[in-house]
Amino acid sequence: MYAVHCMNNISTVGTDALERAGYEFVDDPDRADAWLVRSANLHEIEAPAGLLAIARAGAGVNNIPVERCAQRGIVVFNTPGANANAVKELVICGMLLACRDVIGGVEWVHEASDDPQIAKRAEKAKKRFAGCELAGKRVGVIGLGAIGAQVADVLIALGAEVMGYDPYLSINAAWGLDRRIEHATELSDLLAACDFVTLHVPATDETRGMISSVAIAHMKRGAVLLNFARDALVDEQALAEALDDGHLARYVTDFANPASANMKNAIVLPHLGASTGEAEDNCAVMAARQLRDYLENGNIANSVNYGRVDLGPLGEGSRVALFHDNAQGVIGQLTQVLANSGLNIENMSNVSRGAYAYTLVEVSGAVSPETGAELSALDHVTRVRVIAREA
Ligand SMILES: NC(=O)c1ccc[n+]([C@@H]2O[C@H](COP(=O)([O-])OP(=O)(O)OC[C@H]3O[C@@H](n4cnc5c(N)ncnc54)[C@H](O)[C@@H]3O)[C@@H](O)[C@H]2O)c1
Ligand SMILES: O=C(O)CC[C@@H](O)C(=O)O
Repeated sequence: MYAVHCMNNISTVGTDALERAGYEFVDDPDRADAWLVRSANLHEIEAPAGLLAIARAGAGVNNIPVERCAQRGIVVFNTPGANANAVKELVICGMLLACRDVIGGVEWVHEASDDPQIAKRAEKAKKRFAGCELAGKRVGVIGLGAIGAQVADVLIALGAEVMGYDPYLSINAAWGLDRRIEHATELSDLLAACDFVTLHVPATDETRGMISSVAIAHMKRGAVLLNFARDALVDEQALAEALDDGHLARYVTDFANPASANMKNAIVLPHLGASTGEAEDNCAVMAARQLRDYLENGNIANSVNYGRVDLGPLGEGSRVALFHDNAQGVIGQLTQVLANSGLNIENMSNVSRGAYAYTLVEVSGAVSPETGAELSALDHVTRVRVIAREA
C-alpha cells in the first residue's frame, strides 16, 4: 500500500479515510509516495525520486513548485471551492470591521472596563467609532471564482452594488454568476468606481503586484482594500504610503508580514481564511479522495499541472500511466510496445496541458517489469507507473 507524509496538520477526517484504506503515514518525507500539504513552503524542498503526488488541502498552490513537479511527473492537486464558504464569511467580517471601527470600540470598552461610569462614558465616546454601512456602497470583486462569486452573492443580499473583474472566467462559471454583477472589462474602471475592492485571484506571475502604485492611484480617495488572496498581489510599500496619506482609508488583509503588521489603518489577520473545522474537513476529505483515485486508479481530478483523466475504478486488468512531453508520436510508440508485449488495450485516455501530457491505458493482462522498462526508455517519456490490483 501507499505511504503518505503530512507537511502540515491535516484534518483527521481525511487522514483517517486514508488509514482505513490501508495507507501508512510516515514521518520521513523521503519515504512517502505522496505528500499532503496546506501552506508549507515546498519551493526549497527537493522531492524524493519516488514521490508520485502532492495534494494541497486548500486552493492556492503558490507554495508548491508546480512546474518543477510537472517536469518530473509528480501530480499536484488542490481542492477547488472546498474552503470558499469559510473565506467568504471572513471577507464579509473584514468588510464590516472596516465600516465602523469595531475593533477600536472593543478596545475602548476593554480599557474602561473598571470604570463604574462606563455606560455614560460610552455614549460620549461612541462617535469616535462610528462609520458607514455596506448597503448602497459599490464593491469591486477581482476574481470571480469559488470565493469571489460567493462574496459577490452575499454583498448583493446586503444591498451593495457589485462590480466584477475576471478576464479568465470560464463560460460555465459566468453562467452561475448573479446577473446583477456589473461587468468591468478593465481593472482600472473597477478600481476607479468602487468604495471597497476585494481580491480573489491566485498569486501567479501575472497577478503578483497587480495592486501597484498605479492601480492604487486609480482607486477612489477613502476606499477600502481587502486582501484575503495573497500578500504578493499588493505593492505593500505603495499601499503603506496610500494608507499614511489617507488616499486609502483601510487595508484588511489575511496576511501578516513585517510590512502589513506595521501599516497604519490596517486590520491584519493571521491567515485565518480557511481556519474553520468545516473548511479543514472539506479540504482534507477532497484531497484524500483525489489522492486515492490517482494512486489506486491512475485517474486525475483537480490537478493544477495535469489535465483531467477518468477511466473509473480499476477493473481486473492493469493500467499503465505514462507521463510524457506533449509531442508527436508518443502514443504510437506506447501502443506499439504494448502490442509487442501481447497486451490488448481495453480503454485509454490522453490529455495534455501545455508542454505536459498524461496517458492512462487499461490493458487486459499483467504488465511485466520488462515492458515497464521499455516504456520508460521511450523518447519524451518522463515517468511510467504500472497500476495493478494488490493480490
Ligand atoms: N485566506 C485564505 O485562507 C485563503 C483560502 C482560500 C483561497 N485563498 C486564496 O484565494 C485565491 C482564490 O481562491 P478561489 O478558491 O476563489 O480560486 P478560484 O480558482 O476558484 O478563483 C480564482 C479566480 O481568479 C480569476 N483570475 C485569475 N487571474 C486573474 C486576473 N489576472 N485578473 C482577474 N481574475 C483572475 C480566475 O479566472 C478565477 O475565476 C486562491 O488562489 C488563494 O490564493 C486564500
Ligand atoms: O490551509 C490554510 O490554512 C490556508 C489555505 C488557503 O490559503 C488556500 O489557499 O486555500
